[in-house]
Amino acid sequence: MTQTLAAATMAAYRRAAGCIAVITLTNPPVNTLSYLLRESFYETFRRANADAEVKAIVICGADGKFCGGADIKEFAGKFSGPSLVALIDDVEQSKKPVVAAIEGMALGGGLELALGCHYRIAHTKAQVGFPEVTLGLLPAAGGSQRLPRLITLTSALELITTGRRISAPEALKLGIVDKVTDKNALDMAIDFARDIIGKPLESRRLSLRTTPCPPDVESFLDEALASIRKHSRGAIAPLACLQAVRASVYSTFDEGLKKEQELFKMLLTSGQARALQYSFFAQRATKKWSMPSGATWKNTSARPLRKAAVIGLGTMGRGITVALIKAGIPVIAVEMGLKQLEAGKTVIMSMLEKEFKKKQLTKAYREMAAFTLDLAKLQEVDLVVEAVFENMSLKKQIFQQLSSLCSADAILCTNTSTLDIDEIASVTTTPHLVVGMHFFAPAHVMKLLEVIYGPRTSPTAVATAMQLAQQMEKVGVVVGNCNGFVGNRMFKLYAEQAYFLLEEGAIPEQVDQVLEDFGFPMGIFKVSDLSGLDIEWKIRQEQGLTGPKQIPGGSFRHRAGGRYSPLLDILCERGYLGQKTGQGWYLYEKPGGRVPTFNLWLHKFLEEYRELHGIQKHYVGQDEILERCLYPLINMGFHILEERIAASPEDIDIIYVFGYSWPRHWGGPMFYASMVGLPRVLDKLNYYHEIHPDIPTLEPSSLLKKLVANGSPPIGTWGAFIKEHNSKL
Ligand SMILES: CCCCCCCCCCCCC[C@H](O)CC(=O)SCCNC(=O)CCNC(=O)[C@H](O)C(C)(C)COP(=O)(O)OP(=O)(O)OC[C@H]1O[C@@H](n2cnc3c(N)ncnc32)[C@H](O)[C@@H]1OP(=O)(O)O
Repeated sequence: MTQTLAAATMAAYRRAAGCIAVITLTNPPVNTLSYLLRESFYETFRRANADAEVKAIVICGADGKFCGGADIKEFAGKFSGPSLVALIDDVEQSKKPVVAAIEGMALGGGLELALGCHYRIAHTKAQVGFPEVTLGLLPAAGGSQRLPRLITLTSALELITTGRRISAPEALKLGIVDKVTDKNALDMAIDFARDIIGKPLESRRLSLRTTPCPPDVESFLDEALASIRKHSRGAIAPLACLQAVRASVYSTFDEGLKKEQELFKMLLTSGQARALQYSFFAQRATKKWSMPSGATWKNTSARPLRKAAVIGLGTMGRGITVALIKAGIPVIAVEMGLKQLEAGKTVIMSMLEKEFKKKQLTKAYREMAAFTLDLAKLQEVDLVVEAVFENMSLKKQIFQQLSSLCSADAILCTNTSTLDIDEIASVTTTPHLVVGMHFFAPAHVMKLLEVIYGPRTSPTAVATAMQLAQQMEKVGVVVGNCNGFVGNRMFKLYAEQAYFLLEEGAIPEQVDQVLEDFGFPMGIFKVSDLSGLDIEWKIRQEQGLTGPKQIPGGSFRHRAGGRYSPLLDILCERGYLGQKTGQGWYLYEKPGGRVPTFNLWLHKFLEEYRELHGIQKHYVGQDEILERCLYPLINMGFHILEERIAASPEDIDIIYVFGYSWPRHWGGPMFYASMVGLPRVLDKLNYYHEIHPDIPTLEPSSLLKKLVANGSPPIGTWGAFIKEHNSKL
C-alpha cells in the first residue's frame, strides 16, 4: 500500500520543447503537497535548476488539477520533510523563469506555490483561493505576505479572511494570474516560458515588493478589524488572517513570514482548527453512506433522473422546483387548484429569473418547468417529490394516488420534517421506492438534505436521493426513520429547554445573547419569531399536546410523560406569532417588521405566569443557559447514535452545521461534546436531572455513560462502542 502510494506520489519530471522542464505535481486525487510530494519536488526542482540545458521551468498538476494545497491530514501529526515555505522560496529565487500552469484548482498551499512562480497561466475553468481560514488556519507558506504584495489590499484581505474561491477570469481581473486560456493551460505555459527566457525576473519576485496601500491604511485596517469581529461569530482564524496581512503592510517580507508562522502555530493548536478540519472530512464522509442492512454507497447504484415532478407549490414546493431545475432536471409542477397553480407558477418563474440572472444560467432553464393540474402527467417522471402540508392523512392520500399514477419504478419522495416514512409508504404498492427528503427552507438555498429511509426503503431509492442531493449541490445525509429524524428530534430539546428557562426566570434577550455569543447567527427566540411560532404550535397540535383538556392524566405544565411548557401555545392563542404579526417573543415595529425590540408585555406576562403556577424564579446564568440548551440536544444525539438512526457522529454534526447554523468552528454538537469533555457533559446532565427530575430528557443516555466509563475515547472511535453497544441491546 505504502509502495503504491509512494509510486503514485511524486513531482514527475520531463522536458518539453527542448529547453523547458515540466514538473507535474502528482498525488491523487487532488495533488496535495504531502510529505512525499514535497520531498520529490525538492529533488526534481533542484534537478531542473541544475540542468544547463533547461532554460525555463513549468509547474503543473496531474489529471487537470494544479494542487489542492497542503495535506490537511498532516496537520494532526508532526511536521517533517522539506518545508513548503523553503520550497517556495527556492522557486522564487530560481534564476530560470518559473511558470505555473493552473488547471482545475490552485488552493491554499497550491496557490502559495503558484505565487512563488514568476508567472501564472490559468485555464478559464480553474479556481484559485486561500480556503485555510475555513480550516481554522491562515495561508502559512508565504501566502499572507505575497498576495497583498501582488493585488490590492482590499482584495487580498477579503480573499484571505473569507476563504472565497474565485474563478480564473476574476483572478485575472484582480491580477493574481497573468493570462487565462480556454485551451490547454500547460501548452500555453510552455510556449509562454519559451518566450520569456532570459528576461529579468527581479520585478516578478513578490517577496521583493512592498504592499501597495490605500491612503489611510491604519483606519482601513481598523475598519476591517471591526467588520471581521462583527461577522466572524467568535471564529479566531479570520482575526489572525488580518494580523498576518497587517504584517505585510508594516514589516519586511521576512518579518512578515515570521509573524505568519507564529500565528499559524497558535491557530494550529487551537480547538477551532481541530473542529473545522474535522468538519471538512465529516462533510465528505456523509457521501459514504451506509444502512444497517449493509447497503452502502459503494455497493448501490443510483437511478438516472431524466424528469421529476413536484406536488404542492407552497413555499417548500416552490423552492424544491427551483432547486431541481438549477440541477438541470426538468420538472412537472403539480397543484390541486388553478389558483394555487397560478400563484406557484408566478413565484417560481420569478425565482428562476433571479437565479438565471445571478448564475448566468441559459434560457433553457426557465423552460424546464411545466405547470399542470393533470396528475396523469406523472407517468412521465422518474422521481416525484411530494411537498404538501405536514399532515399525515393528506400525504397518505397523495401517495395512494401516486402509486397508481406513476410508473412502477418511479422513486416517490416525501418532503417531511417529522412524519413516519413507513406509514406513508404503507399505502403504496412500491414501499421500497418511498424515501423521505427533508429539505430546509428556503429549499433552493439551504445546503442540507436529510435523506430518510424507512424499514422497507430500498438502497436504490436512497442512492438516487443522495445522488440528487449532490446534483443539487446539497449535502445529503442518510438517516433512519423516527419522529423528527435527526435534526428536529434534537432541536426539539434545545427549544424545550429555552422555554423552561423562561419559566424559571430567564428572559428571551438573555437566552439569545448567550446562544449568539456561542456563535449561532440568531438566538432561538429570534429564530422562532422569524419562522413563526405557529409552525411549532401546529406540530404540537398534530401531536395532541395543546390544550389541557386533550391530555389524559396530564396537567397544564406536565404532558406526554414530562414537564411541558405551554408558553408558546399561549402566545399563539393570543395571535402573537412572531415577526409576521409584529409580536412574538420580541416586539416589532409593525407586522412583518424585522428589528426585534424588548417586549414589555411578554416580560409582565412571564412574571404573572410564574406567580400563577407557583414557579420559584431563580437567577439563570450564562453557563446554565448554554448547558441547559446544548447538553440535552447532545444527549439526544447519543440516543440517536445508539438507535442507529444516524450512522455516525459526523453525520449528526454535518446536519447541525448545514441545517441549523451550528457554528462550524465548534464542529457540531457531538464534536463539541468531545471538546468540552464527555465526563463534563455527563456530570452536568446528571446535575440538572437531579434538580429537574420531571424533565426525563435530561437523563444521560446509556451510550454517553458507556463512553465515559471507557475513558471518553476520541470521536473517531465511537463507532466501535456503538456497534458493541447495539449488539448487546
Ligand atoms: C505546531 C507547530 C508546527 C509549525 C510548523 C510550521 C510549518 C508551516 C507550514 C504550513 C504550510 C501551510 C500551507 C497552506 O497554507 C495550508 C493549506 O494549504 S491547507 C489546505 C488548503 N486546501 C484546501 O482547503 C482544499 C480542500 N479541498 C477542497 O476544497 C476540495 O477537496 C477540492 C480540492 C476543491 C476538490 O473537490 P472535489 O473534487 O469535490 O473532491 P473532494 O472534496 O471530495 O476531495 C477528494 C478527496 O480528497 C481529499 N482532500 C481534498 N483536499 C484535501 C487536502 N487539502 N488535504 C487532504 N485531503 C484532501 C478529500 O478529503 C477527499 O477524500 P476522500 O473523501 O475521497 O477520502
